[in-house]
Amino acid sequence: MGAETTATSFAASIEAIRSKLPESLHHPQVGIICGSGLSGLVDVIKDVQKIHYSEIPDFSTSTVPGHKSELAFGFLGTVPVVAMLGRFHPYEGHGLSSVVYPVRVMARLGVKNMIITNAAGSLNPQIPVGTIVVIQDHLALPNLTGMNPLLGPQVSKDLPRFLPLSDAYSTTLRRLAFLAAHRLQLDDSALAEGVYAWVSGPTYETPAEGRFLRKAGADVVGMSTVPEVLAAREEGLNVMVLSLVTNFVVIPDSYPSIREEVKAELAGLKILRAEPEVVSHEEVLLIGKEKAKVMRELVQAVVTSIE
Ligand SMILES: O=P(O)(O)O[C@@H]1C[C@H](O)[C@@H](CO)O1
Ligand code: HPA
Repeated sequence: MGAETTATSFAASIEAIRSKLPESLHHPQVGIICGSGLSGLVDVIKDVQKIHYSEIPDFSTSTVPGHKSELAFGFLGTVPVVAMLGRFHPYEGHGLSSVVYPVRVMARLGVKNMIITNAAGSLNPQIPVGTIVVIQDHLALPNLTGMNPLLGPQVSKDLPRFLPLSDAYSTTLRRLAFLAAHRLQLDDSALAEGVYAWVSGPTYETPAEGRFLRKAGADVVGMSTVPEVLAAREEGLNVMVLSLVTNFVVIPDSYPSIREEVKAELAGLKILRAEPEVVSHEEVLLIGKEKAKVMRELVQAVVTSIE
């Protein structure tokens, strides 16, 4: 899918999808995007029908471990839903219009509310690993510097050219998340609020980059989600984002001075230095697996409480 997404491509994708589904699933109301390791949500979808992305014209396929290339249609309670069991990231080589194409298709299938999940690193010492962060705002350096999925010709003249983002994250849906956590009797610390920083990846942050993002006001950082939020808002959908904190971004107060270390060694002193922590995608997936149940229950509880 190139930059020139057209009405014809949407029609072909929608026809291919609907031709594989019973009529009861033709008009999902809620769209869900599952982040790294979070596709276990599919286990609670009733009457589930899966469609591989390769069966849908103009869909890409995901290449990242922890992401499947399937759409799952079915019901959460009585609400018809569609879930992406894996997403596309620009770092995989997907163009931004491909990354957001499924969001636009979901909107054209009838989706009104979009719940987007991701795995993210914490920049905030008050937000430990395992916390689910209800995102209240974002900081997207790529958007500010020319990597914005809404750049270029509009997919429809009916959509706004200049999209405001001051209300990007639905207060109604965010309230539902906290009410759902209360109903599920989750510990008060299980759910936090914060700002998501979008970076392109695939490299994790250097300590200086982590410090910069923290000072700029971000609480968590990740490599996805914001392009999807922008497209969903442009399409007029209500959006909620849940970030699962899978790791801490290492932001030391100071760096060990190798210069001083060498001097001390030359003076005959023995130096003990802890190796810096490093994050890995395996760790990200592990925490995703550990927290899959609570994420699943929360999403399900929010969806079934949307009026
Ligand atoms: O798709 P999400 O944002 O959940 O995946 C995160 C960001 C990178 O794709 C990957 C890094 O471990 O996990
Ligand atoms: N940085 C960026 N993306 C991530 C991280 C991180 O620390 N953890 C999971 N996704």
